[in-house]
Amino acid sequence: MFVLRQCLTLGTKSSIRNFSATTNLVNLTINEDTGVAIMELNKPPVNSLNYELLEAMHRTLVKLENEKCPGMILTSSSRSTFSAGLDLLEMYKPTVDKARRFWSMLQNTWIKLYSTPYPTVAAINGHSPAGGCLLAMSCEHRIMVPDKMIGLNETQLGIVAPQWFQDCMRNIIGERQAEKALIAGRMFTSEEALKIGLVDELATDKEDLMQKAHDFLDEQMGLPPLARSVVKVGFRKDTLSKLINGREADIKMFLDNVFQPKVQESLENYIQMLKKK
Ligand SMILES: CCCCCCCC/C=C\C/C=C/C(=O)SCCNC(=O)CCNC(=O)[C@H](O)C(C)(C)COP(=O)(O)OP(=O)(O)OC[C@H]1O[C@@H](n2cnc3c(N)ncnc32)[C@H](O)[C@@H]1OP(=O)(O)O
Repeated sequence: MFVLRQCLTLGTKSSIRNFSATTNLVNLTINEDTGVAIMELNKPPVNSLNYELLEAMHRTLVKLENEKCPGMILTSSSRSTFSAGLDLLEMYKPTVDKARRFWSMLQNTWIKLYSTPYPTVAAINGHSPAGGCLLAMSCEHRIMVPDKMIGLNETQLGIVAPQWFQDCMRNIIGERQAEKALIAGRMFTSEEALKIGLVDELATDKEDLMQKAHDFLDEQMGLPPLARSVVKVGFRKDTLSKLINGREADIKMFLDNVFQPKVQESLENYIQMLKKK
């Protein structure tokens, strides 16, 4: 049984709900019996990842870790979209300070999500391009509803998926498939994503999606947690260390590229195209 309570301060595990009380961008629900957390992204219409949403996610992840969360499901409150990826408006004509702050928060959030000691599962209930795909790939297991799209489509936008986005994909689908997908900026249907291993399971609908996510966590939570987490972090440490030891260089790469006139032009055209749809 889910017990939901309003939380205005950083309280105890049983008092968490709408943990991001000031913004409400992340709905957090904790099952009082099992401790399983459902982190639902709630930035309509498409959960584009701006600074505020990333910061709310980061705070939630810190809290879950501090409270020894046994398992977490990442999903979305949108009916069409898991996450539309990075908020294009954060990258279009920003100030240097704003761009730096944004990228640094993206790094913080990814490092936390990718390295959780507890099991994580992405319940992908909608489209998941670019940064949305990164979030899904950062969980340990991915389950997706049919007839949606997922992938790192950056190339098609005239931008480049950063190295750690690329590494995440390579770690899941292997060198050859990742190279092909990244060069083309390919978006996969749910069914294609299952075929190449980008997602692990398909679900028939939202109810089935959540059931399958809970089944995955039940299985994982039956394993000795310390041994489980040591193996997980062992597998992920090279990818993590590359970014952790190169954070400043990665920010510099972002700043150097995002202000390029060609990149700004691509972003402008893409934003216009989305608005006209
Ligand atoms: C070594 C060189 C390295 C170079 C590095 C350079 C920098 C690279 C940096 C970062 C990598 C980038 C990562 C990203 O994540 S970029 C974002 C990519 N995202 C997308 O391509 C998705 C775009 N959106 C869509 O395709 C669709 O919106 C959808 C499929 C997700 C949902 O479709 P639908 O339900 O039909 O919704 P709408 O299209 O109608 O959109 C609603 C509304 O939302 C706005 N919107 C959509 N996506 C975004 C977004 N990512 N950011 C901001 N706003 C978004 C859309 O414009 C609509 O707005 P409205 O008209 O005002 O309502």
